[in-house]
Amino acid sequence: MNHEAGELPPNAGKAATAWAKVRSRLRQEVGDVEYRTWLRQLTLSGLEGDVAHITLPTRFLRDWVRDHYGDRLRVLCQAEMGGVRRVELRVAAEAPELVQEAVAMPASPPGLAESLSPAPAAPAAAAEGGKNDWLVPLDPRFTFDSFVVGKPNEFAHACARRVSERPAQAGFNPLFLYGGVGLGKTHLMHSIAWSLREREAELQIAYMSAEKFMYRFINALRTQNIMEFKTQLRSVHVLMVDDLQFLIGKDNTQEEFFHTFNALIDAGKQIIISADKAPNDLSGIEDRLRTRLSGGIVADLHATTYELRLSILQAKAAHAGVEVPARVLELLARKIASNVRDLEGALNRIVAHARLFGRPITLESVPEVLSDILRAHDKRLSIDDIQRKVAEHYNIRLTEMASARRSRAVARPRQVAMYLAKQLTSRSLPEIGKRFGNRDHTTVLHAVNKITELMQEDPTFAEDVSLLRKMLEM
Ligand SMILES: Nc1ncnc2c1ncn2[C@@H]1O[C@H](COP(=O)(O)OP(=O)(O)OP(=O)(O)O)[C@@H](O)[C@H]1O
Repeated sequence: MNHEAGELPPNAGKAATAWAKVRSRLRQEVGDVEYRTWLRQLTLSGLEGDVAHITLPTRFLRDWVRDHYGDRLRVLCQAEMGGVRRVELRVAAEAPELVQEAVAMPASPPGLAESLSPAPAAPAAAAEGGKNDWLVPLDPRFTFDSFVVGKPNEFAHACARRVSERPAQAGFNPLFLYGGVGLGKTHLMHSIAWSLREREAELQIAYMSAEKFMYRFINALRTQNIMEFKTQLRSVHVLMVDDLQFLIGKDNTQEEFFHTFNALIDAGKQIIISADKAPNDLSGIEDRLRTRLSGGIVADLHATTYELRLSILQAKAAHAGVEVPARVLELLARKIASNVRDLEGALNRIVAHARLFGRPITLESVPEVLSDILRAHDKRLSIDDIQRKVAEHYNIRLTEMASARRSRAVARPRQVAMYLAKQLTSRSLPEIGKRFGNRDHTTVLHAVNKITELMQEDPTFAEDVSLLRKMLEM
């Protein structure tokens, strides 16, 4: 026989019976919940030689079934449908030439397989896990598209991408993301969820904070609905629990979480966890749970660098459609180094302020608008900072600050730096002189007087120096 895959001949009763047996054995092996979730939409669509063609409604489901049930499916088809040696999984809408992903079968004696008919049509709806209306809704802003990748987060990002493309793969389950406050853990988790959902709308994804997990658990105990709680949770395909450190010291909740965790991993579901520390550093979490948490992949979100902060600001400003001068973004990236949430907050405030008062965003307006934020991030100004900023401003080398060269192009900026060092630090004249190539304190004094005088005479110069001072003070 030689049918087009997907077309079945009319006399297909025998094969239909064999296929029904395959399905029934699969159901027995994996259990009802898992079967309903992943396997009931399998349809035998045709036979070609020794190949059974099995159709699934989406590419996502096809990949999942291939990765998690491919071997079992092959063995069962071989056992129940003599003559079938390979199974090919295809997506319903794909053309036959797109059939890929053959699941290789060991040779078996040739025999039957003249004709097959489709199994009874599977219901269109996928999982019947129940409506998980108690789950936290996903934040539409947190997608892979809006996540800016840089050195500090590239590994975590790559792991998250990988899990979103091939969930529940060995080595990547669980995915444990950790890092300090506001560095993008939640953003990455939501991105995975959006991405999975985009490819498989029916997927049951549970995202919740560890606190919510505990709250639900305690509530279920109180109202004697613990079985429902367990069933509901274990029916999901992907479980994401944010801020796991919340379970520290909560022994009963940890116990329940441990069992849920094991049940889901054993059933081939993906688990994604976030916490503020690596599993091994989570003291107050039971050893056996900690071991399981480290059993997949552990990825760290490091503190941001200046470059990453600047890229994030540029992306956010562009997304908001506002014109923010580069110098303002640079200033924020330099000053607000703690975390991305604060950085975003500062940018939002500047933008809101400008819109509210219909004024353009300028370097001068920033200190006023952000005075409280900047004060909180303030650090003591050093002579190094001043030299670097002044050298950058006048476009000279930093080494010129300590060099013996006297040409105006370098001597004037050096004097400005000395002047600012005197104004903005508590260093004495000799101390300042020492940091400018071991110059005498009278040289520093001369510089201070000279700059003061020039500022009185030349308003443009005065403005320039004031601006530098403002930037340093921010
Ligand atoms: N790389 C990034 N690109 C774009 N936005 C980011 C990035 N990292 C963090 N953010 C943004 O910073 C804010 C804080 O991130 P998020 O809530 O994911 O942090 P978190 O690590 O989960 O913090 P917490 O420990 O407080 O739960 C969010 O608005 C998020 O969109």
